[in-house]
Amino acid sequence: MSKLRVAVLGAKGRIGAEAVRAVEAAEDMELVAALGRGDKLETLVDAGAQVVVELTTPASVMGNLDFCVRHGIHAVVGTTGWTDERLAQLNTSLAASPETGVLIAPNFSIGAVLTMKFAEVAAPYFESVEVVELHHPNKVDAPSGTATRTAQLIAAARERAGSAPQPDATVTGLDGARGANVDGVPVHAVRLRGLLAHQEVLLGGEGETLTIRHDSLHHSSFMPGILLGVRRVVTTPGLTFGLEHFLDLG
Ligand SMILES: NC(=O)c1ccc[n+]([C@@H]2O[C@H](COP(=O)([O-])OP(=O)(O)OC[C@H]3O[C@@H](n4cnc5c(N)ncnc54)[C@H](O)[C@@H]3O)[C@@H](O)[C@H]2O)c1
Ligand SMILES: O=C(O)C1=N[C@H](C(=O)O)CCC1
Repeated sequence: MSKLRVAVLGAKGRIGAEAVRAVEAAEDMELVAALGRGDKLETLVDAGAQVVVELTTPASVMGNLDFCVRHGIHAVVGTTGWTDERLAQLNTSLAASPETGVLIAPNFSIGAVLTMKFAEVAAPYFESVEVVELHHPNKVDAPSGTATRTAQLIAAARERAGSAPQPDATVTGLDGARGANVDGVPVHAVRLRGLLAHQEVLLGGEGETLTIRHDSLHHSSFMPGILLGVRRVVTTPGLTFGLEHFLDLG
């Protein structure tokens, strides 16, 4: 069977460099390009890339995906910074290239995907839910894409269940002390040397709390998810948001 022809964008970055090694080590894949900032995107076409793994920056990702979709190259995207407007723009590009697939995963690690699922299930059963994400201090965006998605899933689950608004008597204090408000869920971002990527979902009810915590200790934690995404995206046209859809978690 022929190997999947894969390229990595952001190949010199923290996760991109790990992805280059993972693709090289995968028996069913061939690394055909490893591009960094300033390299020509036409190289992807010349190299015959079937799938691009996009691990750059929120400022670069839209331009890169526009190129890939216009050239019918599937994409597996880990880069953060997704808004409804950006997703709508990407869907418009995909409508003109209906056989192309794009997977955007806020987090490729199985533990983080399960954290999001568990939080979504638990959220309606507790009065209070807050998200704390903790990352290395070189991260450019806050809150993390994972925390934003987690809060959105929690908020949607609570809305579906008809949950009451969360109790919070705060009327005075410093700006930012209660975190960012994502669909009514407070999200707190810690940046600390020594950390990589961590998240806690804190749930509280009468006389009890539940804490769901996940820790990515090395960038290798994201690689099985990226490789799964590469294998699945070639037969999944259109936009898929979240690795859970390729894990059959719903
Ligand atoms: N989804 C996940 O599981 C996951 C996991 C880790 C990181 N991330 C995300 O991936 C992104 C990268 O994270 P990082 O820690 O590796 O950052 P990084 O700064 O170490 O790497 C980004 C790399 O992209 C390069 N780059 C920028 N613009 C480019 C362009 N137009 N073309 C090619 N390369 C370009 C930069 O020069 C840099 O080398 C961030 O958005 C981060 O949040 C996602
Ligand atoms: O290191 C990062 O940057 C990470 N970004 C993603 C996010 O913002 O959720 C995933 C975890 C690591």
